Parts: sequence; structure tokens; C-alpha cells
Amino acid sequence: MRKDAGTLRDLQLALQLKIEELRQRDALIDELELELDTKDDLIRQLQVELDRHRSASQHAASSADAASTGESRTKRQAISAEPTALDPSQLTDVTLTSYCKTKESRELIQRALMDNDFMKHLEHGQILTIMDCMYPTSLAKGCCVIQEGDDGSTVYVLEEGQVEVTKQGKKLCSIGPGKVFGELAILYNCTRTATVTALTDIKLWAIDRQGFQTIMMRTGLIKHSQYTDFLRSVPSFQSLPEDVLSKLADVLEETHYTDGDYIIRQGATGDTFFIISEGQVRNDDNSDKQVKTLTKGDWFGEQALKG
Ligand SMILES: Nc1ncnc2c1ncn2[C@@H]1O[C@@H]2COP(=O)(O)O[C@H]2[C@H]1O
Repeated sequence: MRKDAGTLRDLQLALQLKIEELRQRDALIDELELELDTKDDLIRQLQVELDRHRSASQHAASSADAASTGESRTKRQAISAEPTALDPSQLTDVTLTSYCKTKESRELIQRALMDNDFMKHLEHGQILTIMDCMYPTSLAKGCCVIQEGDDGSTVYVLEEGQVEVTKQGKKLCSIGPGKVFGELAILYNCTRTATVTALTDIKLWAIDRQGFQTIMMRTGLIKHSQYTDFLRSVPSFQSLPEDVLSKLADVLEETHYTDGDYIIRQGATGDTFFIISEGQVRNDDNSDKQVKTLTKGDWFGEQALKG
């Protein structure tokens, strides 16, 4: 169903306002990023100082992420003092390797990822790829899997055995099979928030930072390009410049409704603008007593863009 020209003009005006707002926010973000860079430099200097004061024996004892090699090793020499996120330009260089697993292991890993508060919101495809790329490793009772304060390089799922999580020497909890750990440092690009020690001989599934971040970023970039393509396919948006489509794609989120769900109720305050990518929506507009059917590419909820 076509919208009238007046509504389209309103929508375009509202979009321009939103774009201007986004531009201003970008400028502010640039300023804040500069400030952050300065602070990062300071943190780096302080971290280098701190590293210098750590004794060699402490390094050997901490041997973070020993499980990624299957044996103890000293803390890696950091090129940068803080963990770094993957550069998007490296994405194509990273080859993801799949590792064979039994059906039980595949299910255990999937359940563990979907049960973890920080990972349960990942897309199903991402969970499957992470699961595919996890490799097996094992450690003996008493080994330190993760040392608090170290750079993190691996996310784990425990398959067999028990580990203990401690922070500044105090026990936080024990973890058993079917649980994820070591995700925080990788997801939030921070140092390890706690120490994890094997209470028994343990079997683990592991994925390294680079593989993990590649899966996260590739999916993000693919999604962005799909959203931009979708917006470009909507007749009302076809005349918008590429950078505007790209910005709209940044803020686009996919939502699903089942047959019969209400999306917007008349009279409710609207804060979302919708574009239909699949299916049909019935619009009962009481003002003219007409029932309209909206389909792919049609949009509604444009009042939300006017703030
Ligand atoms: N309070 C907690 N309860 C359970 N697990 C924790 C807790 N704090 C930290 N961890 C886990 O211990 C891990 C240490 O390394 P990360 O910080 O990468 O990720 C951390 C979590 O997976």
C-alpha cells in the first residue's frame, strides 16, 4: 500500500534530523576517542612499569592459558601491555578451522554457550561456528588454567572435571561440566578478572581470541552489508545516499513476530520505526475505518522518528 507524499516528506525530514543528530554524536565520539587514546597511553606506560616489577617466578607460576598449549608456559611477552581487539582488515587473513566432535560434545558446547549470560544473545549461526572451531585440550589437577590480571587469549567450555574460580585469593565458585569460562577478557577486551584452577584432571574445549573475534566481526560485517542491501531494495529509501543507508543499517535491528502478534497498539507511545522484510502486517486504522495490508518493503511507525 502506498503512503501519501506528505508522509514521505515528513519521513525524509525526520530522517535528515536523525542523520544530523548522528553526525553530531560521531563528532563527540571522535573527541572522546582522542581522550581515550591519551588515557590508554598512560595505562600502557603504567602497565609496562608494573610488568617490570613482577618477578620471573610469579610469571612462571601464573602461566596463564596453559590449556591452550596443553602444558604450563610462562606468561607471553605482551607486545602491547593490554589485550587488543582484532583489526577488521585482518579478518580475511584468519582461517577458521573446524574440529571433529561427537554429537554429545557438540550438544554440550552449544548448551554451555547458550546458557552463558554473556554469550546467550549471540546468533545461532555464531554459536554453531564457535562450537565448530573449538579444539580439545586437557589439564592435570592443580594446574592454573587462567591467572587473574593476565591478558586473556582463550575461551573455554569445561567438558569433564571441576575448576575453581578465585579472585584475590578468595573463592568465588566451583564450575562443573557444561559451563563456559574465560569469556570476559575476550568479550570485553580486558585482563582476566579471576583465577581459574583445575580441582581435578579436566577436559576442555577451547577457542582462541583471534578465531572468536573473527566469528563475531565477520557476522557483524555480513549483517551490516545485508541490512544495507535490504534498505537499498526498499523503494522509499532508494534515493538515500550510501552513507545514510549505512548509518541506518548500523541502527537496524531484526525482530520477529508470530502470526497474530500485536506490533503497535493504537494510542501507545511509539519509539520504533519498522520496515517489513518478510511477511504481512495488518494495519487497522480507526480514523478511516480501513484495513490495510502492508508487505515487504512497506514501513510503519514513522512517528517514532519525529521524537
Ligand atoms: N563471580 C564469578 N563467578 C563465576 N565465574 C567467574 C566469576 N568471575 C569471573 N569468572 C570467570 O572466570 C574467568 C576469568 O577469566 P575471564 O575474566 O576472561 O572470564 C572469567 C569468568 O569466566
